[in-house]
Amino acid sequence: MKLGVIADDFTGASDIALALAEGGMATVQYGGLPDGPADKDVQAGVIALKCRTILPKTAVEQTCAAADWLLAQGAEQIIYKVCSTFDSTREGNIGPVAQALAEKLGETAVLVCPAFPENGRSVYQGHLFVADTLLSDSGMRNHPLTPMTDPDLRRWLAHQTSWPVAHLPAATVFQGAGAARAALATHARAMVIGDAIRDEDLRTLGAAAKGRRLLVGGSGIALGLPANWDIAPAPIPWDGEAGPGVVLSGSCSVATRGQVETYSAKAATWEITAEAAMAGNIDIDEVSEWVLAQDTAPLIYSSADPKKVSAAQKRFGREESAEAIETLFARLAARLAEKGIGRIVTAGGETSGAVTQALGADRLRIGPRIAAGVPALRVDGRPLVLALKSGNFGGPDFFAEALTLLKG
Ligand SMILES: Nc1ncnc2c1ncn2[C@@H]1O[C@H](COP(=O)(O)OP(=O)(O)O)[C@@H](O)[C@H]1O
Ligand SMILES: O=C(O)[C@@H](O)C(=O)COP(=O)(O)O
Repeated sequence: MKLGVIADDFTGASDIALALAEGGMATVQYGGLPDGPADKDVQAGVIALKCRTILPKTAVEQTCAAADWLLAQGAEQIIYKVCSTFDSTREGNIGPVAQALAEKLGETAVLVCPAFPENGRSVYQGHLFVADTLLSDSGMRNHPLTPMTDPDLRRWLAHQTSWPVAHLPAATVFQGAGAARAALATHARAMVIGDAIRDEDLRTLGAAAKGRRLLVGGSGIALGLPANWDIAPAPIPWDGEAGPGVVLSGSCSVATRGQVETYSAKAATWEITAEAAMAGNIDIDEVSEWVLAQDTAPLIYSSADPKKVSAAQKRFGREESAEAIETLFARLAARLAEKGIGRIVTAGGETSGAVTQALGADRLRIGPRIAAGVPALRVDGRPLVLALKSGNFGGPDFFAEALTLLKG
């Protein structure tokens, strides 16, 4: 293994795994810490954790254990993959984890860059933009778990780490990899927010990071890395799965709610409310039978607008309502897989984590892209294929597109 990635959620893991696979690296996504060694042919190992919103201390323990495993497989460089919208709270978990990993790996300048231009995320003057708005003016200000209210990454990260936070400005990045490398080398101990507004800038940062032990970023940070090992882009082979499909959507993002609306015109739907999930009176057998009775892959969703989400959170608690809904999706997915569902599309990072864990999908082979940042995935050795869609990714018709591509 050359490159080791620790992703703070499962959709994020498949997002960066796609970038690396498209870059030509033999890439495998692991669901949690693997219990044995990696296959010899794996060049990039991506460990998906579900540690974005857990206690910082637990996130540090889990990521350090993941780093130990990746290093033991020979990884020369570690990436901590975070969300391209920098999803975190004032307490973490990006800062605490990045600091712990830097101290473990002996890194002095940790390049931090969540930019993902293809999906509209750019970093300029240390500020994160979503398309043409500042992060704090985007739908991310209403995120159920990590509302993002400050677009200045330097200020936000400084709340989360005792390390100094520095800035690698666009003016330097535009001068090329040599200038960016030299700028990084001036720091004896810093988290360095890198500006990047185009893929080209991310390739420059990737080249500048050659030989560094730790990087923190979105999937864009991976664009320039395969070339550091002289690996060139290659097509990704894919055999799909013809079995029945289902869409499980727990994301409340603007993009996902649009996708739910579009797909509702094409297939049967079942809404899970926070009230029903908390009351615990949803019968998994009944919902599974209903899914299997449909001719077109149906959609089960809890995706709701910010008003509904905030009312549920006030009534039941933020973590409690999230946990109840995630658990329901997880139990449902496990039951459906038992009953022969072959294609599962999930929307939402936390939701995808809960579902993938319940499916026991601990090794995923990376297929071709369905949309920017979302690959088709095959559960290794099983007749089951998945798409784990980040809340904000994909066009309006993503669900239908994903189900079609997963078929092969
Ligand atoms: N109707 C709802 N009310 C309250 N919380 C919800 C509702 N629907 C989903 N959630 C929770 O919101 C969180 C959404 O996060 P996630 O699945 O990561 O989506 P995203 O990718 O958009 O961040 C999950 O924990 C989910 O269980
Ligand atoms: O970087 C990204 O935006 C994604 O890979 C990602 O991590 C998204 O997380 P969710 O929105 O929670 O799915």
